[in-house]
Amino acid sequence: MASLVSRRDCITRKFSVLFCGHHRYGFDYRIYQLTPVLFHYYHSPDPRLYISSRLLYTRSTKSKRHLDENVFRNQLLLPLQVKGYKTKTYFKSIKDNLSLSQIKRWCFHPGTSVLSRETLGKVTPDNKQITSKDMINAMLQYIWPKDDPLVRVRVCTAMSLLVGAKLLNVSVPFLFKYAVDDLNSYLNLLSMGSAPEAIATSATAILIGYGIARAGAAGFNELRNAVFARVAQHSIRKIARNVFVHLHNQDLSFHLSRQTGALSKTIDRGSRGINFVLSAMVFNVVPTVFELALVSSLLGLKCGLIYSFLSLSCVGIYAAFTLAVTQWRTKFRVYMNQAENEAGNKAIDSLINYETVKYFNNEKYEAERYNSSLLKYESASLKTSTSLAMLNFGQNAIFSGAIAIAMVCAAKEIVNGSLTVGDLVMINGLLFQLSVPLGFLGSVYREVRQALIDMQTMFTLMTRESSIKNSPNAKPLIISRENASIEFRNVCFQYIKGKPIFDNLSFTIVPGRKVAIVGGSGTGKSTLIRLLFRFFEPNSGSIFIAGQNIKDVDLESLRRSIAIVPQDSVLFHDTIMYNLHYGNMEATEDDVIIASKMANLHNSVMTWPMEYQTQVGERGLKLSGGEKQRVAIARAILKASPILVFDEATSSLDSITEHNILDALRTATEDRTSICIAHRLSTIMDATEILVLDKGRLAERGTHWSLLSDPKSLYSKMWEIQHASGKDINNNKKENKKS
Ligand SMILES: N[C@@H](CCC(=O)N[C@@H](CS)C(=O)NCC(=O)O)C(=O)O
Repeated sequence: MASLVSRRDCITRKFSVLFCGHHRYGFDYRIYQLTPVLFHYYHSPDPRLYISSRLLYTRSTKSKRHLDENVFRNQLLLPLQVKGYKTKTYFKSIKDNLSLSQIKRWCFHPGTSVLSRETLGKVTPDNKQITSKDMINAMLQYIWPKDDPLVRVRVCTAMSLLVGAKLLNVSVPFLFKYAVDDLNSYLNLLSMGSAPEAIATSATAILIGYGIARAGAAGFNELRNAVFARVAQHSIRKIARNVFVHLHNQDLSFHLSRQTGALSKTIDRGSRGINFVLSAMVFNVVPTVFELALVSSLLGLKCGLIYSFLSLSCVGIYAAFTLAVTQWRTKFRVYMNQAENEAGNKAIDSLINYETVKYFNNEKYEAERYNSSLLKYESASLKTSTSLAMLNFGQNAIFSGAIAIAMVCAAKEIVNGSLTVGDLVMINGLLFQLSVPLGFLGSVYREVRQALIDMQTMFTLMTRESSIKNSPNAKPLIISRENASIEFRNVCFQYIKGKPIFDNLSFTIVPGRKVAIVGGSGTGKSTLIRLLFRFFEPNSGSIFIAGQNIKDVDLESLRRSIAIVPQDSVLFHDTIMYNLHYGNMEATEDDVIIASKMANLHNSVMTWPMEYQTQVGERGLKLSGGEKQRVAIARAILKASPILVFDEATSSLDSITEHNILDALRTATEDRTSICIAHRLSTIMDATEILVLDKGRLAERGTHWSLLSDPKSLYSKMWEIQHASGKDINNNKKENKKS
């Protein structure tokens, strides 16, 4: 699901947003002109949150009840499901041709947050959609794992404890009934003159039993929580781990089109959603349904069918009322959260811009702006509280009404002699107890719905198949330094249709040779490496390593056979030792230090406060570009793969360091097949062969001197330019990276 709208688009173009969905009177559309700010968030798997808050920046330009097809002509729709509402949201930009039926179909294609133009074309009813059933099945696999009997035993124990707790809970009003009946008959007998002491003793014993049953029910409940917590946490860990592994197995294009933060939010929210749904089911919904079944059957058996009917219909009306009111009032909570975010953002923005505010004497204006958000928050918060009060009162009134009716019926039957006072107390107790867990039905409903949406996003992500994966009969790459040849055979490749990067590119690198690849920006030097690592697949043609087509070999073994010093070395937020060790986790610390010395890094590290235990900061921020590059070189040395790739490995180094490192590289590349992508031609003069790329093809090849001997060659021109200006051919590094 690669996104078509680039980040640049996001900040330079205006988009329209189309809201559509079922409304009470049919299908409704609203079109808003959206400021590009929204699109900063657009890669988020759960953009609904942002829409709601960012819509504050939108301006409604049109509101139509009937869809005017022309409005959508040449538009790209990016469908989004609106959180907490029946409606779904669709973004569009000006590109595709859409028919009304297509739009309608996408409108009802839930679960996908962002669709590219390509995928939009493929959205058909056959597309795999994650339904609630799929999610429940997936969850069941985790809480009832076939290969883990211990987890299954825990689930059974938790269920038995649940049943035990509910039986004890229901026995409490029964015991109370017997105690009341005993005491009643004791008083009756006493009023007649003689009351046997045994009755009073029995009532006392029953009341002690009452206390024990209450405590027992609570104890069983807590025990069930403790037993089940392990199952829930175990499942959450396994799911989060699986999603993480799945994300790592996705192809590069997926990761390039996604915000990493949004992905981690997906895991976080999805696994928290699972926790919530599991807890709600095990601790609230299932026990309450079980209790309802128990209470209504017991009431029917003991007191008459009217009481089971009353309890069932009371809970039915209660549930319907709660769900309807909760659905209605959820929007106030959404507004409240939006206003809170908005107020928070404004406050932060204003305080960050403290100096600017003072320069322009805009304190009052800032206070007003902040106050306007606070006012919105105040109003939404009031609505939330008043609607909560209404919900609570309504729920209470329904149960109180049902209890009162039940007791009036019981009173009549007491008068008739068919029920006892104890029965009345029991009916009251049973119904009252039932109302306690139902007191959170609305919140549980709202949270479960949200959790299901979060889980859907996560499980949808789980169904995405990587376009790069092992072929069914993939074999490990058989490679040694002696046979580590590389061959590109008629390779054609393009990222965007009509913009070829390679057009029938063919070349062979003999084992043990150091080959340099040069060319202007956009000639695909870095793409070549991506193809070699199989991050992308050629559109046609093949790549062979050690005579084996990389498409047919195991990906892991392929990537293990190549060590790379990338253009941008990103480090982990850990110590320098950890970062160096990352090149080969099996290497010893001594090996790491040797590699660090070879990469000319050791002396710098020894001057740092904690030497090899010094933290490098987030993404290696505390290190200079040159130091990061040396870390990458040391890692590559440590990996000791038969093939070495240097993607402008010395680009961030000053000339003295570069000189030192070139020596190290020479040692590292000795007898190894190595590819050096270079923009400073002086660094690759010693290469056994230099390949010059131009217009997607291999334009020239030869040694430094043979290429220079032809003054008309591209290489000669590049050399001249560099040496005339003293600069690199690709002095615009940024441009180069884009290639
Ligand atoms: N009785 C109501 C409210 C239950 C309640 O108090 N929920 C807690 C959360 S567990 C709350 O803070 N609710 C605030 C709200 O719903 O606005 C229901 O069934 O939802």
